[in-house]
Amino acid sequence: MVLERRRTPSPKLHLSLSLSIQTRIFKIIVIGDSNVGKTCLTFRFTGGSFPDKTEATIGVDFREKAVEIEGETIKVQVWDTAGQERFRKSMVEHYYRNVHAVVFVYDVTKMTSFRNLQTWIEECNGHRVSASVPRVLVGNKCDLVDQIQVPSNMALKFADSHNMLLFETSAKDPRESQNVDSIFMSLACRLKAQKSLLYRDVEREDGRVRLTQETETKSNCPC
Ligand SMILES: Nc1nc2c(ncn2[C@@H]2O[C@H](COP(=O)(O)OP(=O)(O)OP(=O)(O)O)[C@@H](O)[C@H]2O)c(=O)[nH]1
Ligand SMILES: [Mg+2]
Repeated sequence: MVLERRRTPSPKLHLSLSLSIQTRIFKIIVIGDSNVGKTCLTFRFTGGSFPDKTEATIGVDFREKAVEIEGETIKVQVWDTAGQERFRKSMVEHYYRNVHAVVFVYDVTKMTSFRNLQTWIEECNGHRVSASVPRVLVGNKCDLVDQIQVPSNMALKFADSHNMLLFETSAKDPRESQNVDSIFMSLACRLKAQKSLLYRDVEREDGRVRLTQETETKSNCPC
């Protein structure tokens, strides 16, 4: 009787294979007043739906979505931050550390949330976020057409003066879901085209995840 001997990879080979797997992660933080819809926007992008119920975010909620850009799978890691001061103050340093892109959100039906953008931008600048880190402006809750307080031209002027793209959208309206996706996808495309982005080295040997700085080649992303 002949017994077939199956070849299984040695633990050593297995380890070196897993070490070679590197997934590029883009860290995008979402900032703005409480209640403007940051959680709903990030939920819409990563989960494809509008949450039935939300509560004020405490600290930060992480949501991740794998996207494919020009054949490369990239993880977009969205940091849904807390708008309320008492729920964010111990976390602020973590929000801005190694951030790749910033999404500033205001509520189109609430002028104060638009006026407060200046404070959010100052906080961001105060945490040594480089000028090369892309930033976009999002006016949310556009479905509430009868309650709009922030005119588009005012928002556009503000966005232009801060070198940001403006998206006016609604996390709630399913017809706007592509527009919500394009907020994050346009950033991911821009980031892919930049150099010096983070890679994640998955170190299974000791179970730790280490972030290292790498240099990336150019891309021809159409965004
Ligand atoms: N009509 C409408 N309501 C929205 C929209 N997005 C969010 N909301 C509502 O606005 C409220 C606040 O939404 P959240 O996403 O929790 O707000 P947030 O910015 O995360 O608030 P904090 O976590 O406290 O910073 C909730 O009642 C949502 O249902 C939208 O696009 N349209
Ligand atoms: Mg929230």
